[in-house]
Amino acid sequence: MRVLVAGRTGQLAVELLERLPRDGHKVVALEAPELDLTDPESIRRAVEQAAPEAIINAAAYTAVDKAESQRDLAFAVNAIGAGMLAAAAAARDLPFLHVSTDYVFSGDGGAPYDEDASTGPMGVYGESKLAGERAVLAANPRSAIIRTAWVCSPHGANFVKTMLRLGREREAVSVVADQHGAPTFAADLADAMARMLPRLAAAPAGDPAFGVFHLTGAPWTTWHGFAEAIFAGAAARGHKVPRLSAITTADYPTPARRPADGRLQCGRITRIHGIEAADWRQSLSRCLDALIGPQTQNS
Ligand SMILES: NC(=O)C1=CN([C@@H]2O[C@H](COP(=O)(O)OP(=O)(O)OC[C@H]3O[C@@H](n4cnc5c(N)ncnc54)[C@H](OP(=O)(O)O)[C@@H]3O)[C@@H](O)[C@H]2O)C=CC1
Ligand SMILES: Cc1cn([C@H]2C[C@H](O)[C@@H](COP(=O)(O)OP(=O)(O)O[C@H]3O[C@@H](C)C(=O)[C@@H](O)[C@H]3O)O2)c(=O)[nH]c1=O
Ligand SMILES: [Mg+2]
Repeated sequence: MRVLVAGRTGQLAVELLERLPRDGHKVVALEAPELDLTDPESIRRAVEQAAPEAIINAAAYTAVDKAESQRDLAFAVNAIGAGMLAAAAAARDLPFLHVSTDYVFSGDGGAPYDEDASTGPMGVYGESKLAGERAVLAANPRSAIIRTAWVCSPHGANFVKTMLRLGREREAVSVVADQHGAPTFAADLADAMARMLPRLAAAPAGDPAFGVFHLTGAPWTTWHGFAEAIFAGAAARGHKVPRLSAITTADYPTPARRPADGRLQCGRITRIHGIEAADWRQSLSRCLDALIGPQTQNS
């Protein structure tokens, strides 16, 4: 299938470019200026020239703290831009695969969120992504939206790379242990999308293949638990690692508030698309192999 991917150098886009062709798909991946989500004319032109059979939106404004002071830009990309791209897909009756976030939730629920749980974002990024979900669903009835979380990969900016950098620079690192969720590796997310595409391409509007799905890695942890696993993996690959301490959100003030419990229940994507959450510890190991090299000791 010929797939247009919005985004080219982001974490997810890079993995889609690498993985979709393995399933026989042809990928055209474009980002600004060729495909700028804030420029309707560039969207029109990119879709016309690529003439795809499906469109995936892997482009987004993802700077959570900066979004607090760049509300207009966050909404232009994540809400209005996503909606315009979904509409361009709808105009050609193409399926649209979009990505959203655990940050659409407040994190106050006290239990993992299922796909129908009430949203209530704590910050501008989450608000803009929630507005994007609504814009996409309104613009194109053949849309599937995957809410995921804590995305990491060997490319781009992410928590794994931040921890490895801090580990090199400092003797000690402190990470919040009271925010719960689950890491998701971009490669696993790209594989899930590859698996969904044929069904989405064949399904008519109204089919259960469309709608909102949750997909993160498993098992659930905290940012501190994730940092522990990252440093254990780095140590097993012969790297010097810092002392890691557990702190609370109150000890680590940030411009944006983040959900205390953003765990996502991932049942629907298993029931409808046969996709199971991947074990993020194995994906982390592959990511560290790519970033550092293979393991030299048992961890
Ligand atoms: N990263 C995470 O932890 C999580 C991400 N998500 C969602 O997953 C999806 C993929 O995220 P991820 O790959 O990590 O994101 P990245 O930040 O790695 O990549 C986003 C890409 O979008 C591009 N982009 C930004 N603005 C525009 C624009 N106006 N037009 C076209 N392209 C633009 C960026 O380009 P440039 O670098 O030039 O700005 C970048 O290449 C997004 O929808 C995100 O919201 C969900 C949960 C967690
Ligand atoms: C760097 C660092 C962060 N933290 C905390 C801050 C925050 O609560 C948590 C994660 O920090 P980050 O800023 O790396 O992560 P953040 O940018 O909040 O990551 C989010 O990105 C967006 C795009 C999403 O959609 C979310 O799912 C999520 O992945 O760890 C520490 O406690 N110590 C540290 O040294
Ligand atoms: Mg960040």
